[in-house]
Amino acid sequence: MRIGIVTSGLGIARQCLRKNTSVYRTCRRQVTGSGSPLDLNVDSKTGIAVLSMNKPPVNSLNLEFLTELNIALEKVENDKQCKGLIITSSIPKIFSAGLDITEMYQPDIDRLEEFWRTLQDMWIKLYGMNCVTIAAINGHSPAGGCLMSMSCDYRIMAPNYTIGLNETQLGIVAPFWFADVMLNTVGFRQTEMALQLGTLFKTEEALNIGLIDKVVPQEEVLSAAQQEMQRWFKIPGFARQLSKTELRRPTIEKLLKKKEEDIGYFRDYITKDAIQKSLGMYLESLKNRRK
Ligand SMILES: CCCCCCCCCCCCC/C=C/C(=O)SCCNC(=O)CCNC(=O)[C@H](O)C(C)(C)COP(=O)(O)OP(=O)(O)OC[C@H]1O[C@@H](n2cnc3c(N)ncnc32)[C@H](O)[C@@H]1OP(=O)(O)O
Repeated sequence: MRIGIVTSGLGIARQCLRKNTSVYRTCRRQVTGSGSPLDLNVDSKTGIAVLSMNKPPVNSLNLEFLTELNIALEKVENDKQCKGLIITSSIPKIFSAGLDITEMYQPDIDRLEEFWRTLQDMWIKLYGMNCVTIAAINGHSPAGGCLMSMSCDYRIMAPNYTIGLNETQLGIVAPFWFADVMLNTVGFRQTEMALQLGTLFKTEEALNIGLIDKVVPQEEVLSAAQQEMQRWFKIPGFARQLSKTELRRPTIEKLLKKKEEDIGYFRDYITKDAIQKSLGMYLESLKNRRK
């Protein structure tokens, strides 16, 4: 049922994509509806789109949210006026808590597979975006949140938060394509340590290892991203795009070749009793944190 809604959403998105930017806002309303978990604003003067995640309490990535992200990314990529995309959060102190763990705990198998496919699609789109992408990381950014950040071209983060691929702390393994993106970002040594230890880096530590590119005060994260965008806009677009594509294509193609296999690995792995037990305990620990 929920997947049916998703499909109709994509249909609307395709209609929107055929239209020009003057009806863009109408399209946005149609696709996301009121109370949408995503706010997409395109400034036609600057050519910058700001995509703000607003799914309380923690912007966790479930099937529906990932689908909306896919639609938004597709809209931005197909909007000729849009030269840059900033991804940020409207939730105080949280960029994204990563994948919604409830999607993986005691799952319905069809939905689990659809969830993973939609995540793969979101990542393939984001990592391969032609326009400039900047993550304005104004809160914690573990696991899937870190993947989204690393998939952008540049990362600006506010102090006193954490970012990293902490999967092993949940008793699970980061998939090869998460690891590849980290490898491409911070190199082998940092990746092999961080992945095994499930390290969540504090903002300053993340800057030191090159996981993020800049630290600015919380209230300046978005304006710093807008400013940084201008530096990227000065470079001839085609040359910049081609440089990015050449560097990122092998990583994207690696997953494209193994998409279905990867879904199978994920399904078989996540449904193992031991993994279910770990996820259950982790969910419980999250709920007990505030007690
Ligand atoms: C042959 C070998 C093959 C191998 C094949 C491998 C295949 C692949 C395997 C699987 C790979 C999976 C990859 C997973 C990626 C992920 O992203 S997993 C998610 C990781 N995320 C986290 O660990 C973050 C957990 N959350 C937090 O640390 C904190 O919530 C926060 C983000 C720092 C915010 O803190 P705070 O503001 O204090 O809020 P809380 O009170 O903690 O949370 C509010 C409610 O939200 C719930 N919640 C938090 N995070 C999640 C989440 N990720 N998913 C679902 N729900 C979440 C939390 O439980 C609270 O709920 P309530 O108590 O009901 O209010």
